Amino acid sequence: MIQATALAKRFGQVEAVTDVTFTARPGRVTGLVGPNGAGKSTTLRMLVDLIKPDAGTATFTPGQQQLSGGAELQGAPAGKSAGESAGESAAGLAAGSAAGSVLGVRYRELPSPGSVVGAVLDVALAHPGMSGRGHLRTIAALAGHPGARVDEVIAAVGLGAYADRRVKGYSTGMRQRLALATALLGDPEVLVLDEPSNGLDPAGIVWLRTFMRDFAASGRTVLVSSHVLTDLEHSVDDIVLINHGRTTWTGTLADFTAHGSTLEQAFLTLTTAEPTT
Ligand SMILES: Nc1ncnc2c1ncn2[C@@H]1O[C@H](COP(=O)(O)OP(=O)(O)OP(=O)(O)O)[C@@H](O)[C@H]1O
Repeated sequence: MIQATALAKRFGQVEAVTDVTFTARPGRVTGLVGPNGAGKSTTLRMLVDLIKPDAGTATFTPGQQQLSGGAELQGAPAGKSAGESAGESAAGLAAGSAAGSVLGVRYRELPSPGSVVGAVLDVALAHPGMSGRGHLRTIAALAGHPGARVDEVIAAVGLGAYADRRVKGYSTGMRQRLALATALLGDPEVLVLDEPSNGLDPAGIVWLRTFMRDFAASGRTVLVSSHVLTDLEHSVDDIVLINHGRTTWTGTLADFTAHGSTLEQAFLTLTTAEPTT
């Protein structure tokens, strides 16, 4: 689970994010939508500590196996799924367990962040002279992931035909797939994707949609931003709407589209309406 609470970030005179609060749940694909400059990318970067928030917190609730030292969760609510009953920070573990609650962990406090959260926030930054496979092998070795993961992620993102080509010859869509493969190396429970359909052809977009749905269907969490609303219409369960740096609407896709005859119409209606959250 991802929990963002009252996140805020200012760049000089620009208030990029003023108050963003939402939850992205396991087993669901959550779409982060909003007009250009609304604060989506800044929010996603704050989740994974690429940008330090001025205020607020962002936490992840990892699965039990991801906790340091295999610590047993005591007092987690009964009858919850693995994702729902997941972990706490080392410090929060004892306190949270005593209280019978489940606490999230900030990205930097995760024992093995890459095994909990995979993030694609830009197309792959890889050495142009290296092959996709070479890039993945290097990252896997640096991060301590098993070498066998490289072939698995190449297959998972459909990069097989290009894996041994130099990255400098990759199209944008191939780079997107390489970035996703890199994020998957740690076999994460959570995927954070910023505009992942950029550069993908129609077949690639359908493939990405299926990939996200399958990832969520396995009980994991997907948070995806996009301004291409028609892409999200067939891939997300929940919507988080950000406007002028604030969350102005959160809920299910069905409830969101009830605000208009189409997703686009609902978006236009809600981005000009007064905030409801
Ligand atoms: N490093 C930065 N320095 C200064 N201003 C920034 C920086 N990063 C973002 N901003 C500003 O913060 C605001 C939010 O930007 P952000 O990229 O988060 O929006 P976005 O919703 O992702 O937009 P888009 O849909 O156009 O990608 C914008 O006004 C942007 O110009």
